[in-house]
Amino acid sequence: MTATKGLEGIVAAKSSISSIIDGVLTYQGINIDELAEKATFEEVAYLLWHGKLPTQSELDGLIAELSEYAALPDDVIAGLRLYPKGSNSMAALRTAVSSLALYDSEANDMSPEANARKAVKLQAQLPTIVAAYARIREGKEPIAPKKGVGVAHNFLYMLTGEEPAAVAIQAMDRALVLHADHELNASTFAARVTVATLSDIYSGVTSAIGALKGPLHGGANEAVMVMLDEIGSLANVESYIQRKLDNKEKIMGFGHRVYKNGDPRAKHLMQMSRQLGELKGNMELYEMSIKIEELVTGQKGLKPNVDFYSASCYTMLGIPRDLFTPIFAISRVSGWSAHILEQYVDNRLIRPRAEYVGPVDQHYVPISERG
Ligand SMILES: CC(=O)SCCNC(=O)CCNC(=O)[C@H](O)C(C)(C)COP(=O)(O)OP(=O)(O)OC[C@H]1O[C@@H](n2cnc3c(N)ncnc32)[C@H](O)[C@@H]1OP(=O)(O)O
Ligand SMILES: O=C([O-])CC(=O)C(=O)O
Repeated sequence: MTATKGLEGIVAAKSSISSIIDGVLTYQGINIDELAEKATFEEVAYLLWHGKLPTQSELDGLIAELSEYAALPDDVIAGLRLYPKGSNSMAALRTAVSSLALYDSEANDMSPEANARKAVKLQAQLPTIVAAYARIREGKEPIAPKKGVGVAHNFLYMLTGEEPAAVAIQAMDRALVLHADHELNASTFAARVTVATLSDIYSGVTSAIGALKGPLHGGANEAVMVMLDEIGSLANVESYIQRKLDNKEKIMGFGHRVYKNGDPRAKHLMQMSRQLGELKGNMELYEMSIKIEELVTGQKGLKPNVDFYSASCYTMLGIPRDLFTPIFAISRVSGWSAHILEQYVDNRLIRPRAEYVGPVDQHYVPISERG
């Protein structure tokens, strides 16, 4: 038995939700470029869960259901108020999502109907948690969700308490579309491993949030913004990046396990970054990002991934950098839950083997004789 480090190239599940074939990403066979241009996030969530785009009445039904479930149980809000000041926002999200199960009377109902409903509930409640926690930690009151609007609109509204500009809603919605699913990425795999024991959907999504938090995965978008803040201005880009490359440090937001010729989502976020810069009349973050790409791609051949340009986009939307990864989760919960439902339909425990490389033929040594 020989282990493949990081399971690179191992095909570990059959799935009909999204595919990456020859560098092309599709959701249910529809190219991400088409979805990014034409679809709303709610249409995409429906597509991932049901395998087809919704009719108008199905879409209206989903938006109504999301509205119905978006408010949080009072005890979950009370819990958010108790978290220590300065808690990591992904740790807070992970804890709050885990606690949702305690207040859902059907949390352990494993019928397909209950599981499908819980997918919608989680999709509805994650944005409310992220926005509520962001306000509570600043000493502000959470804002109740708005009825009848999409996830992007509602999230921006609950975060700021103000009616968001159409352009901000559109940019956020597109970002959500682009992040919704991605085949067997680490957090989705974590979700599938968890529920393959026939554990509940809340456990699966809690595992996934834990996996997304890391800087090699979803946490990279926040790390990109930390880097942009450290660089500070266009004039400093070259020396900063060169120093990192010379020290063989990783540049966050670059490289990908599957895409070796570029992540198809990055170009959309790059365009959004440029447009948001033009709208704000401040192109510095966009220009810094372009310069970083030139240097990193030029010297290392590494291309930006989905996390790279999303950092400048979210900043230009006025979002604090430690909410970037929670926003990724707000979108990806659609994909996680679709994969969880798919796993339940044709389940088998996921339990690979390890290649043992430890000592052999050892014996128990009494504690008094141990050196
Ligand atoms: C939503 C997402 O999860 S997208 C990914 C988000 N993560 C990041 O942006 C973090 C930065 N990128 C990385 O760490 C990696 O590219 C990963 C984790 C995304 C993919 O990693 P892997 O396929 O395991 O590649 P691995 O980390 O083994 O790197 C292979 C080589 O490329 C180098 N490399 C990979 N990414 C980078 C990078 N961002 N900057 C500099 N060098 C890099 C590695 O140092 C390694 O070089 P070596 O062979 O000389 O040691
Ligand atoms: O697929 C991956 O390994 C990471 C990624 O891009 C994602 O989850 O969107």
